[in-house]
Amino acid sequence: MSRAAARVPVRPRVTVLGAGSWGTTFSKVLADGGSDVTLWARRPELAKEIREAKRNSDYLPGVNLPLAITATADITAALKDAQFVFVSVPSQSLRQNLEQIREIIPADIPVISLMKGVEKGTGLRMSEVLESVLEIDRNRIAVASGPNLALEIAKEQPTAAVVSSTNLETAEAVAKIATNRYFRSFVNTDVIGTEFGGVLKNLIAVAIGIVDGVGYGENTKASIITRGLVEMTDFAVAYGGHPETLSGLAGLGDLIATSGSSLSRNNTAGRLLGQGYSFADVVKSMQQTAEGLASVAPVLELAAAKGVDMPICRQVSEVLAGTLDPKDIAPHLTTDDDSGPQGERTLDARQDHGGAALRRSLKRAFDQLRNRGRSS
Ligand SMILES: NC(=O)c1ccc[n+]([C@@H]2O[C@H](COP(=O)([O-])OP(=O)(O)OC[C@H]3O[C@@H](n4cnc5c(N)ncnc54)[C@H](O)[C@@H]3O)[C@@H](O)[C@H]2O)c1
Ligand SMILES: O=P(O)(O)OC[C@H](O)CO
Repeated sequence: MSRAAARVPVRPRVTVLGAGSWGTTFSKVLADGGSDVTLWARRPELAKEIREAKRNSDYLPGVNLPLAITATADITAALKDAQFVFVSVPSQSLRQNLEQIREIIPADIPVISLMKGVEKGTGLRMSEVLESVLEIDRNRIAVASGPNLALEIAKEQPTAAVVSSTNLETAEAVAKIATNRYFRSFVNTDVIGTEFGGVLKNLIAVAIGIVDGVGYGENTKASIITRGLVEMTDFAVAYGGHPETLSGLAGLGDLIATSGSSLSRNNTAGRLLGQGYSFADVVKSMQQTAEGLASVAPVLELAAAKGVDMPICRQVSEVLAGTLDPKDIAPHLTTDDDSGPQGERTLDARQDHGGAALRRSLKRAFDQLRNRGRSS
């Protein structure tokens, strides 16, 4: 996409697929930013409520939606004439949803993932599923992530996000339309770090919920958040993400929001587990998508493939499997293994290791030059 193509139409026509809490809230963000939005809902009665009453009372009670949003349950009609397509369905159903639209999605327009999960079975990130099923150039794909609890944004509380694409112009075009008086989108080109930040913070938020449900206090939670960020960063860096992305909105920012809020479905699911409910009971009681529950297994498989140790995520999976008592989770969470005291590896330490490595290689080069000078 050329620089000129990054310019966006004055009143873009945008389609959002998925009328759950996030798809509906993001439609409001886009409409309040000046777009005309068509929202696709699976259920015709929900599409009718959004279209006629400008409400989505199941997912966003008490929120009035802008007039610039319309809705339909007809996916072909929803995609007709779209200039941008945003996708916000549960991660595990993305492939099946995309298969319906592969032939009808307009060519050459940006496609943006709003989702925070990894596909079970393939371990693919959502942008990778978009790329492989739709068979589109990755420069057309973007992801949006950050500390974005839907209901707070729907109530117009000031919030920031990050839009990432391998193509900066695509990210900029998307960020431009996803910005309004209460929502600000920044950009980056680290899609891997941005997506994994959103996936991994869900797992850490489940852990926080578990210890909350058990009745542990702030020290435990702060320990998990801090060690959790190290796990998130190790994992993302092993897959090619940039450590600084994990210190930003899509990493630390989202981790704080999700771990601290009772609005978070991942945090809520964890709390129920910590209170002694079984995984099956928790899944049954959740009305909305808690992505962390489905992402634990593929994340641990990906971690094992790169030799990344993720003690917090591993223990979340043991609680889900019923093989670890939730009250036993915290002592393990704060130790990486039982081989004795270890240095606290933080992001700064990682950066310092980078600096130390650079200093060592400069010294080596300098020594070689000096020794060569002596031997001649
Ligand atoms: N809710 C938030 O605060 C929030 C914020 C940022 C990102 N996200 C991410 O957005 C994505 C969507 O989350 P959400 O909160 O809108 O979820 P949700 O459960 O509120 O809504 C999911 C929507 O997808 C639709 N859907 C389409 N195909 C489906 C299928 N086969 N099975 C089930 N549902 C199907 C549902 O009908 C529903 O409208 C998730 O990946 C989530 O992590 C959510
Ligand atoms: O409700 P959760 O746990 O899915 O979290 C929602 C968003 O991802 C927060 O940024």
